[in-house]
Parts: sequence; C-alpha cells; structure tokens
Amino acid sequence: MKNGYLKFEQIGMSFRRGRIATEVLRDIDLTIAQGEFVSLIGHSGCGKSTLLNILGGLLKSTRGEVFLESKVVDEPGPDRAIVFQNHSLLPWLTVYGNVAIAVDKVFGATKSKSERHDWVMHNLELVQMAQARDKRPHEISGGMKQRVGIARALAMQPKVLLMDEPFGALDALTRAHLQDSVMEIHAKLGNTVMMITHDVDEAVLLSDRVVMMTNGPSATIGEVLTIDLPRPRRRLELATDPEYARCRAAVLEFLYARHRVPARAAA
Ligand SMILES: Nc1ncnc2c1ncn2[C@@H]1O[C@H](COP(=O)(O)OP(=O)(O)OP(=O)(O)O)[C@@H](O)[C@H]1O
Repeated sequence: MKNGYLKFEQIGMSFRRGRIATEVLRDIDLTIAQGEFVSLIGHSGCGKSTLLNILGGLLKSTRGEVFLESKVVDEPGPDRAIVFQNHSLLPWLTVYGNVAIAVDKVFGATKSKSERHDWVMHNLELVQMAQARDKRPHEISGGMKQRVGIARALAMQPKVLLMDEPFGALDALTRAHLQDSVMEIHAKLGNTVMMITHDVDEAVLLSDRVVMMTNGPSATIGEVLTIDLPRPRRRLELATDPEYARCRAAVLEFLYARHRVPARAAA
C-alpha cells in the first residue's frame, strides 16, 4: 500500500453569487493510501458532494490542490470513476451496452473487440448482473441498476472509485446486499474508494477510515476515525462486536452531540 497516493492539500471552496461569495469548504487536508476505503460523513449541505466533485474534476477548488499519484487533478478523467445515488444509465442501451460504452471509450485503442467483450462480461459477473445483460434499465430494479453503475465504473479500471451515496435510494435489504458486494469487490480488487454516506452503520462497516465533517458554511474535517476491524467483515457478527459498537458510538457522538445541525443545536 503506497502512502500519499491521493492527497487533498488545503482545499477551500467558495461559490459566488453576484458579488457575494459563500465559503463552503475550508482547510481540507487529507491523505489517502492506495487501496484504502474512506467514507465521508457529515450533515446535509456541509460540502461532501462538493469535495467529491473536486476530486472528480467536475469542480475546480478556489484554493488548494488535489494530487493523485503526485499529479494535480484539474479535469475529469477515467482514472476517477463516479457512482451516483441515482443510477445514470442510458435508458436506450441494454445492461451490456451501458458497460460497453464506457469500456469502448477507455479501452477502444488498447483492447481488441473480443477482449473488450470479455472485460464487459467480467465486470457484469463481478456484480452478479451477467444474466441480465440484455435487459434495459426500465426492466430491472433499483438495486440492479446500481450494480450496473458500479460495474460500469469498475470496468474503467479507475485509480479511485468515487461513490456519492451509492445506496441512498435503496431499501434496507437491497442496500445490505450491495454493501456486501462492494466489500467483496474491494477485497478482490483492492480499489481506492471514497464514498459519501449519511448512514453511520454503512460508514463503519465498509471503511478503513471515516472522515467526519463539521457543519457548513466553511465546513472542514472535524475528525478522522480509523476503523480497526478485521476483514472480511460480517454484519451479523459485528452487531455484537464491542469495537464496532465503539466506532459507531464515536461517529454518532460527533454528528449528534458535537456537531448537531444548527437548527437543532439552537433548539
Ligand atoms: N454549484 C453551486 N453553486 C452554488 N452553491 C452550491 C453549488 N453546489 C453546492 N452549493 C452549496 O454548497 C453547499 C454544500 O453542498 P453539497 O451538495 O456539497 O453538500 P452535501 O454535504 O453533499 O449535502 P447533502 O448531504 O445534502 O447531499 C450547499 O450549501 C450548497 O447549496
């Protein structure tokens, strides 16, 4: 595991509306090792998506830089694939076609047609969606759509997988299945992952570290909690694990005692 693989250095972000600038993020310093799974948690509106979009190259920070393998991130690229909360599949393409379009774009010049086909199928198998290859998005469930979105992102072989509340729109059971799949895939491939979540259990279950953000405006990193639970992690066993309970309590304490949403804090 290489240290300092991904670095946020003194990131600040302000949005300007007319003559008024609002500072959303300030002084974000974070170093992520290769293969690490990091979750970002914080109250709504604190700037989690803004930070992820800066890493994705979709937004340019007003201060500071992001470095991936020592190179400045300043535009979107296939080395940082994003999975959004609401799948962004193309409705007119099949499950296969939705993954193939990304594979053709990234590997069109380096892999043959049959290699690309095998690679699409390999990634659909990783998320258990190979059987549904000929279906279109409207014919499959929300959880299945998210699986295809994850397959498409993984198929790009990104250096970093960015996930913005990837399971937020799913029911609890589907969510649990997908969390297990993501843990298995992470164990198999060793991807570096940065995931936004609002779910404390999800953050503790999946992550090597949980990055907790203070409330906005001018949000920053309040605390970083290392989750020292051995892998593979099994949710049923963890339910009674004292270290799991300690980590969970630490995140809850940060969010609901020390950084309550302003409206409630004032109440
Ligand atoms: N393009 C933009 N222009 C102006 N303000 C923006 C823009 N994007 C985000 N903001 C503001 O920045 C703040 C942070 O937004 P962001 O979406 O990053 O928060 P978040 O923590 O991801 O929220 P949530 O958990 O609700 O998704 C909000 O106040 C939002 O209104």
